Amino acid sequence: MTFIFRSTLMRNRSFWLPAISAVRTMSSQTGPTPPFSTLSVSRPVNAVTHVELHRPEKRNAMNRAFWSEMVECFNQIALDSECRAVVVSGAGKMFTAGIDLMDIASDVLQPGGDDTARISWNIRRIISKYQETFSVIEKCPKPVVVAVHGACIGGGVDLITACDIRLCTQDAWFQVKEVDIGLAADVGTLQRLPKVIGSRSLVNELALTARKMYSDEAKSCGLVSRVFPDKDAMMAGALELAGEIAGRSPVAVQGTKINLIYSRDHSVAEALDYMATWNMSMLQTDDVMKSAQAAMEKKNPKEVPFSKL
Ligand SMILES: CCC/C=C/C=C/C(=O)SCCNC(=O)CCNC(=O)[C@H](O)C(C)(C)COP(=O)(O)OP(=O)(O)OC[C@H]1O[C@@H](n2cnc3c(N)ncnc32)[C@H](O)[C@@H]1OP(=O)(O)O
Repeated sequence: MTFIFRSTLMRNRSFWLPAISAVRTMSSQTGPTPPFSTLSVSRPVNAVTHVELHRPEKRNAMNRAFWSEMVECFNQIALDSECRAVVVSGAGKMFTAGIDLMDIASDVLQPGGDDTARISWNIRRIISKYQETFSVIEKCPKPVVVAVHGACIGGGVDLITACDIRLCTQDAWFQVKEVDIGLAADVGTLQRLPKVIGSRSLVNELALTARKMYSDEAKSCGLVSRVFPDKDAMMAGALELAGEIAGRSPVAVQGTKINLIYSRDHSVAEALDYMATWNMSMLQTDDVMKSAQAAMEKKNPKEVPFSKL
């Protein structure tokens, strides 16, 4: 793992810090974490990685660097055996203003190529690359909790729909803004939002009109599972939740994420078949015996020392 974590002091503190004390160490006043220029990456408590979108002066607008840094970051997290859960949030006034409207012209809208076929091929390649920025979150086997405050616009909705658990503050609002900039949203919202929100009609309304959806409606339609009064409370809640996940068997947790996503995209019969194949090896883990013994002894699962995965 090559991240230079800010919170080196935290490493030697006890595994299960109360979330509220850890949240103070999450603030990234000092800027992005090298080699990244748009992300601050830290380890606020053991086994939990915090990824913060960090261009607060530009409202965390997603510039060219961001689109590749997210891929690099989540590919590293996927391989990091010290990390068992992830929290994503935004620095400054809001979660994100979506795609950087200054950069879009120099990348997506200038694909290169000397005839229609080649230009089209290049546009397709660019769109696929942008899609990977959020698909990488879904492909990462570690569960990702996203914490949204203030605005979550355009690409922000693409991002959060690829996460496993969504939390927000009372002042949060969500906007599928793409039609307002002449685009059909093409990096995940149209594909994932209908699987997150039960009402197809509501998804269509949001995507076709670009109207803002506020936190109360986001909660009632199931886009977020919890609403917090302010950002501090939300970050404490996000850390606590991530800590709960990180304390359990990584074999069980990662297998659960992978199979939940598989079952979303397949029939019940196919997903049961996949599950049986998955668990024919994973059930052989020591974690099952360790967890079962802890349950018999009425111990908290977080007290069980699981090997790294
Ligand atoms: C293949 C590609 C697929 C991806 C598609 C994605 C599509 C989308 O994301 S569509 C959504 C695009 N975003 C927007 O339309 C939002 C535009 N911004 C705003 O409406 C406001 O800035 C906002 C409500 C977010 C914040 O308002 P506030 O008053 O708090 O701040 P401002 O003074 O407006 O902005 C502060 C500085 O940030 C810069 N900025 C804000 N948003 C963007 C952006 N999207 N792209 C680039 N820069 C942005 C703004 O210019 C200010 O900069 P400066 O003047 O240098 O201080």
